[in-house]
Amino acid sequence: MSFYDVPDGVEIRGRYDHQFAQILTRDALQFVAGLQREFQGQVRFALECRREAKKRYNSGGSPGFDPATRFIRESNWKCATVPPAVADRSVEITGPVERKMIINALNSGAKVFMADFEDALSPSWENLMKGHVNLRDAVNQTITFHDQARNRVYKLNDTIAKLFVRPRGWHLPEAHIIIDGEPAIGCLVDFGLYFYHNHAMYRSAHGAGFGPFFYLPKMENSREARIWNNVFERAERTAGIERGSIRATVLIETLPAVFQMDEILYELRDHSVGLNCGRWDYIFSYIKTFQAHPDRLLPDRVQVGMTQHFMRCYSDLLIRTCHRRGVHAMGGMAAQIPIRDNPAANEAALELVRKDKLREVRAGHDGTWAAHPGLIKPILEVFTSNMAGKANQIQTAAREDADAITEEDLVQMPRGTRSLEGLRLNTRVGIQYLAAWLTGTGSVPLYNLMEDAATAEISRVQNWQWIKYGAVLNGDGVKIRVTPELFAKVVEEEIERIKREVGLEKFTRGRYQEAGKIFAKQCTTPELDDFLTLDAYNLIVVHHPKTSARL
Ligand SMILES: CC(=O)SCCNC(=O)CCNC(=O)[C@H](O)C(C)(C)COP(=O)(O)OP(=O)(O)OC[C@H]1O[C@@H](n2cnc3c(N)ncnc32)[C@H](O)[C@@H]1OP(=O)(O)O
Ligand SMILES: O=CC(=O)O
Ligand SMILES: [Mg+2]
Repeated sequence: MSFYDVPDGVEIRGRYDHQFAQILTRDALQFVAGLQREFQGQVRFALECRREAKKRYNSGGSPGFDPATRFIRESNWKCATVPPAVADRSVEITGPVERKMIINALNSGAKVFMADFEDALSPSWENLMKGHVNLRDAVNQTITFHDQARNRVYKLNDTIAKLFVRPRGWHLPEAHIIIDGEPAIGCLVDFGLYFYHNHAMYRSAHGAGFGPFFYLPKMENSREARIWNNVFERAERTAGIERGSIRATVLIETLPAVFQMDEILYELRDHSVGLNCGRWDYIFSYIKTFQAHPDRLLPDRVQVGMTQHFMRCYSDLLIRTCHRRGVHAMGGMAAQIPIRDNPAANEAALELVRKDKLREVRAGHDGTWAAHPGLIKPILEVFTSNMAGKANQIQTAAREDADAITEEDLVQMPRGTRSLEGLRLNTRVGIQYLAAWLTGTGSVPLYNLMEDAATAEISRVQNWQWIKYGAVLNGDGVKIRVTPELFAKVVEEEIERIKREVGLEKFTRGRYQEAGKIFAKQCTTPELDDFLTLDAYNLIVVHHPKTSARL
């Protein structure tokens, strides 16, 4: 039996694999342990501050601009100049760190590929470690994949997208790596292992002296961005590379963070390449932030789109903030994906995507996200034909008008109706997503839409909110009040429907029943869980105690 060669204080409880051992080297683990030792106090404090903020919102408060940081919002400062390698980010494809998808994404014609350890990945040991092997091979441009069933070999084209990596959020532990007796901080493992193995090759072969590049998810306050900035500076010092080499785009995808955009950019001003509208987590966060406000029961999930006042203001203010500070204002993800077997439905889906992207580019966004290679060409067309031949709109779309956006605009309730079909769809999608996540898949096509952890979270918290406050469903013509009994019946019926749709064999093989139980529990628990994936994480942890001994 083989063992990982670990430094003092580090224990690996995940399966041994000789390929994983090339990632989990003593030096790389020492680097990760160093990050954890230096920053765990700051991370704990930041998470404690989140809990304090939650108490304020749960006692009737609402997030708003911080008077103490007015000077940051009002003074004139700029972020560091955008590295030339990533000036054009008109279309970015995203996807999990899965081998074939990485090759397809890098070859897709998109300007950037965001390789995801977060919303699109189920963070099992196997997925995470294979993901690091895949990323190392991608950066080294040696990555290949043999699809046995189709006898097709995948390899990189001569021109590929620029790689950004999205580590997990601050809240997620990595239970297979123990540092000084504590589970490692998930995002420091993702960042640390990727940075350690790839910074030199990335800067020389891809970033023209800059990089690696990152996306940073789910932050709620600029103090969390400050920790990332400190992490980057430590990494740069350790690697002996210039300060400001590492660059990151922060997702504004929590309601509190929309009031902190200047402050977040300020903390990361030497390491920033902009902000991104993470619209799905943002909707999830709106519901979560106002979980104790029964006057804020949202309409059906499908009605909470980017044209709702609070969403439009969020995106406009993000553009204004980024351009004032000299960095990219990235748009978000349209959920539609190509529909292979129905040309009319496919065209209708594409049209929705085009419309969404046209709205983004006209508003002043510098680029946007695509979930699927089949969407790159149409999205690229929309962006390039509306950006006057420029790589971005940083200098040309100031959006000073957005200075008039108020706190009230940013929290305004979305308009619409609630329906029994909305409750059913949330339930059907939530259960199927969770069943996929438990079996190792973090992004799935469901009813011709992309579903990932962020969209599943909306389903969960919306159901919770409706059940908790007995929401009246008024969208079907008749008024029905949501009760735990009605929801229990919906769960039962939707599980039967899923069984019919996926077929008995797949249903029996999958973890649908278990997912149904977890999802139902999460929707009816008296206190809302902060994250679905945090609660469910223990179910995908697989410890290998026999391989955890040190050399
Ligand atoms: C809220 C947020 O955080 S958004 C960001 C996180 N979410 C994501 O990144 C989702 C990314 N997208 C996906 O995972 C997938 O597109 C899905 C799950 C939505 C749909 O997947 P599928 O149904 O398997 O797609 P489909 O069968 O049409 O795939 C066709 C081909 O495109 C490839 N493909 C599909 N999506 C992607 C992608 N995002 N990146 C690279 N390749 C992709 C498939 O691998 C397949 O390749 P092949 O023909 O060589 O076998
Ligand atoms: O990460 C993106 C989102 O929409 O959530
Ligand atoms: Mg997200």
